[in-house]
Amino acid sequence: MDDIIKEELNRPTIFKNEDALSFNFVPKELPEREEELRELIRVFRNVLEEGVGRKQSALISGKVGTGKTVLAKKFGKMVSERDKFDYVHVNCRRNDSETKALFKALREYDKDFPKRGYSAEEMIKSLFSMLKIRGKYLFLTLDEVDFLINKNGSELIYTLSRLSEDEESRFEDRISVIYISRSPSFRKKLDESTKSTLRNNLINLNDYNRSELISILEQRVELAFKSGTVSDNSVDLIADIASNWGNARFAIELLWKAGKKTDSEEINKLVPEHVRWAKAETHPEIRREVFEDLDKHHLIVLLSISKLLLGNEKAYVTTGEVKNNYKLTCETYNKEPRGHTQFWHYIRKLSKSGIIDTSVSGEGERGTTTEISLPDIPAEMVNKKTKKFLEDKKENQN
Ligand SMILES: Nc1ncnc2c1ncn2[C@@H]1O[C@H](COP(=O)(O)OP(=O)(O)OP(=O)(O)O)[C@@H](O)[C@H]1O
Repeated sequence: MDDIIKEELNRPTIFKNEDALSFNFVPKELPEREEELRELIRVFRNVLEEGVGRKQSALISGKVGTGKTVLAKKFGKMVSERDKFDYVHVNCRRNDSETKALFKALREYDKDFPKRGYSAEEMIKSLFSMLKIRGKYLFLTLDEVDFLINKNGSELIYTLSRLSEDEESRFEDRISVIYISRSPSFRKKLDESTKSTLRNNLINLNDYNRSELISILEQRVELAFKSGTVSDNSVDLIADIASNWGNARFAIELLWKAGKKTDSEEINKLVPEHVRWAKAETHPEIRREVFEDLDKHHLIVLLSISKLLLGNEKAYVTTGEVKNNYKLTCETYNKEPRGHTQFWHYIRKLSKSGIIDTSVSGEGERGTTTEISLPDIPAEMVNKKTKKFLEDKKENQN
């Protein structure tokens, strides 16, 4: 066994720090987003200067991979270096209710804060008193905030945006909020007065063009790879491909996969052929972390959907068909199929994560049916990707 470990560790690699290509890595500098970072600082100038003062909130919007998350996290790192300020980043896809989102923030201060038994209002009060005791002011980011709104409506946002309206508590106001949404119409979902508090604080991130993607890629090449192992024309090719979507996530994923392919061939230069291979393996709309959050049963349901769509010329499949196939696929993976209610939870979660689309068809002979389709990603790619994640989960369990 030791020999296998030694052999693997001795394999040549072109990476010097693969972590610099992971999706939650925050680089020291953000090429091409300095102006937006400054804009964000200007929005919160009062808070940063005085600690107390008129509370502000901001909304960062932009398409997939335009740097919304990394911009907020970079701002968070910078403000946390100042004594009085803390930063908490909550992903609302993972924490899709008011209480889950607040719990994530509270746990930063109190590791033992109980998971259940508190209302959202009580949780906000507790958060305030924890901040007050510590003399801290908090920047709270609600990332992918649409998930929260779709589930709970805008109640939490309403409450947070009203915090400073009560004169008495004005100087106790300790939470500033950054919302992140991909949807340009997010503001429309809010009530008039919340909308107006955000009016001047909108930061919209444009899609990246080719030369911006080259700057971002060059930085990652420098951070993640040994010197001279990535050819310039490979970087150009990745930027060409990813600029069709303006998506830096896709560009970085291509760079990472091309690097892995180079390593697997045991050669020491990443060249355009590796990029072409990576492109055939990757889809710009697939987000690795969304798949990582799915458990085995979600993956089996997704695999069933992709199988049915692959063997079928129709654009959609029905939930009945998926359920039958799910039961069969469970056998392949040695899993006991779950009951009807649980099956519906899986469908709902997949739909909420945006991987599948569901719509209710008109009255059929036996009433309405729910139809499922894959909006953005080819069935074949979902099929491959899902199988790979199921395999990985199996290996991790062994
Ligand atoms: N200006 C930049 N400089 C360096 N890295 C960047 C920049 N913009 C984006 N990235 C990197 O690209 C990837 C995607 O960025 P990020 O997650 O911030 O996008 P996003 O707009 O939040 O996407 P999504 O809507 O899919 O969540 C991350 O790895 C991020 O670090």
